[in-house]
Amino acid sequence: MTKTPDTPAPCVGMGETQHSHPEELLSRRARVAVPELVVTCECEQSPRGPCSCSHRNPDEESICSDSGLSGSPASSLALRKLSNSSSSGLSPASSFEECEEDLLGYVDFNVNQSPGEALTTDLWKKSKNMVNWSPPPETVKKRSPWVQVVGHAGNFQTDSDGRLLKKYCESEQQCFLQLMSDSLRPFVPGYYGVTQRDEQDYNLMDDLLADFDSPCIMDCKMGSRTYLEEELKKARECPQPRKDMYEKMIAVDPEAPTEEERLQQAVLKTRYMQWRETLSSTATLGFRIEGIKKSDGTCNTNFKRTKCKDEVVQALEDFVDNNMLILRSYQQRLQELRDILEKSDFFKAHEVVGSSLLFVHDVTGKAGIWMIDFGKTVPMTPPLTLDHRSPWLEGNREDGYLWGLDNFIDILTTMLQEK
Ligand SMILES: Nc1ncnc2c1ncn2[C@@H]1O[C@H](COP(=O)(O)OP(=O)(O)OP(=O)(O)O)[C@@H](O)[C@H]1O
Ligand SMILES: O=P(O)(O)O[C@@H]1[C@H](O)[C@H](O)[C@@H](OP(=O)(O)O)[C@H](OP(=O)(O)O)[C@H]1O
Repeated sequence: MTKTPDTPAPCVGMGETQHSHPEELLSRRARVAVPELVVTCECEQSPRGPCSCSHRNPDEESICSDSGLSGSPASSLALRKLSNSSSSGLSPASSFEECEEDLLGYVDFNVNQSPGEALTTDLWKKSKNMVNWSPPPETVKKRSPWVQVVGHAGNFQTDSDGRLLKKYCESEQQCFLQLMSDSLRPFVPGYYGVTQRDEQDYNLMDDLLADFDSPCIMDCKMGSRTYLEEELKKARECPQPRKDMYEKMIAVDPEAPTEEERLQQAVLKTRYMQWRETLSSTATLGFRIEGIKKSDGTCNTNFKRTKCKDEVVQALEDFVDNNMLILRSYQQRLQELRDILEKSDFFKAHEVVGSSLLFVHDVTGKAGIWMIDFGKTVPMTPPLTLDHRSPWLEGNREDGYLWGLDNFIDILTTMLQEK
């Protein structure tokens, strides 16, 4: 996919892949095909692969990005076609409506497994005793297909169980494991360990969209810095200018590269990330809108230049469709999040970079906000902690997360007062 700026694109909906691995059957909570239960499975988790934070081909583009496709309501049709047209990787099976065999041939399996519970042999035994249990029909809910708003293409898979598989990244796994017993637990997706599909390891987590009906989704990247101090160090020690980032840069602003970068037709990643920060509201407000997907299927990731407060306000108004009740829910949820963050042991002890807040609401008025993407969230060396508000000076590892959250809450509060 080639990105072209200034054009909204449809998000990609994604169904589940085939469930052929025994260990995967064990790691999924609910619907397991009855005939497959005769298989004597090992229930060990898959071997941990190397951290796949750098799994992405630099030339791969984001899913719902400024790809040049139309952002009109008709794009939801394109979205459906995309889902339907694929085989295992992009099957439409995440929608119950479209996968009747899931309803008929599957029974609820590890129904008692809770987020963070280890996938042990005991659990397998417990589960074996439950194979004859069938969910009452009224518990089966229709779900909208999962959609990815921004982020690395090809990073995610879904299962029919309201869960998401994200390509395995060790640091993200470590965060999830700690978050499951932190006060932040209500603000992150439930985590269920590592699973394997087609020889690829994945972190298994809740799909936060599962309980929404045609949700509106917004991804906001939090913090005043989007790259790790470690990345800066590496860039100095071993500079690796990137052509793909040069291309992305000139697509937005042909004047942005320096003379040297122009000659090389390449830029360092940290330079590109810094440029993105100052072009958007990251540097001035401590957060930026990455993408918005509306309930009509339209998706916009053209926020690279959304920088000043007024522009952010305009995008937020559009996102909530001027619904002040939704806006109020979001403001309250952010205030709750701030209260918890200020007390969280996990948060104090981690540099949180490149993490997003996922805003989700639907026509019923339900609204939620969760923290996602912990691929670049790294522990501080004890006893060092962060306050997440102090300005960043190289070496202090401050990320500006709470500063950004303060600004976000202030903006929502002002919007509510002015209505
Ligand atoms: N638990 C979740 N439930 C529902 N949707 C999710 C969840 N996690 C991620 N997403 C969707 O996937 C998108 C990308 O998520 P995430 O930021 O974790 O991916 P990434 O590839 O690591 O992104 P980045 O490019 O910022 O590193 C989000 O914008 C959101 O649309
Ligand atoms: O939004 P853009 O302009 O497309 O830029 C990408 C974005 O900043 C991602 O957060 C980053 O991944 P990480 O956060 O994981 O570093 C990615 O780096 P990458 O190409 O090295 O994956 C960038 O290309």
